[in-house]
Amino acid sequence: SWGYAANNGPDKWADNFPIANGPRQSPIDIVPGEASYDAGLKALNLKYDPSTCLDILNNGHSFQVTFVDDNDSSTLTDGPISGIYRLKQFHFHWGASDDKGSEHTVAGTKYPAELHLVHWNTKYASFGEAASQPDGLAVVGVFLQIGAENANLQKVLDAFDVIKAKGKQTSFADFDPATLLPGCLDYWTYDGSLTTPPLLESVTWIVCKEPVSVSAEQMAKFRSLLFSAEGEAECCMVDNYRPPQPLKGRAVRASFK
Ligand SMILES: NS(=O)(=O)c1ccc(NC(=O)NCCO)cc1
Ligand SMILES: [Zn+2]
Repeated sequence: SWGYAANNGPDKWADNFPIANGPRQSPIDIVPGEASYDAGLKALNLKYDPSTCLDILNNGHSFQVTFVDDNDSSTLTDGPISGIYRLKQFHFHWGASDDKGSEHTVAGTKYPAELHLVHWNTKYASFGEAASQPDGLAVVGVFLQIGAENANLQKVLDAFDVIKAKGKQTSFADFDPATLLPGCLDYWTYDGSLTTPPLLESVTWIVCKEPVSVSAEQMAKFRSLLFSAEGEAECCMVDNYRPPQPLKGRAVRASFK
């Protein structure tokens, strides 16, 4: 199945997922000078309840922290969206070295990693139903840049030893994903897609302008995870990012001047 290697990576995804060449694919290169400030954009309203945090999983493409989403305890409202979107999971994308790893880029600049907080529109019955709708999902993207150790992120990295291989999962409780957000929630927004197969064009992207810090040692911890399952030849989980896709006439709006 799909992956990030030469034989099954982003350049091959269109073979099984023709939407890979669609009109609203993600990620994109964000060019700040070409984004238009929209005074009508509201501030992001993120309200997360740590008690909805459920588990942490190595799914063979990334690791994800999954949340209970059968109520409105952890939600995204306002910003560029209307209605209530529930937090489903967060995960990351990163590189084999600090000079690459993010999916979105800013005027060509790649960050070493990118956090995605995945939310679904409660006007639909479930994540799966929402994921097939043009206004079904909202993903908040946060860039990571090399700097001071991130103590909040470390809580997530401390769980890695038990989820090293593909398919491993363990309970993960009382984590507040808001602690991973930057102080300033200025953002760019545009209509896009999932950045992994099935590449569904159902995502309102909300990319924060301000990065958060991660230490070089913490990046090494990300790179200690495996794409491979136990008993398979070990393959380090690195470079699990899709490169920027054609903008195809889309507008990128900025919530800030
Ligand atoms: N990288 S991304 O565009 O944020 C993304 C988010 C969710 C998915 N898929 C997903 O969440 N499937 C349901 C299992 O959690 C795939 C890609
Ligand atoms: Zn992602």
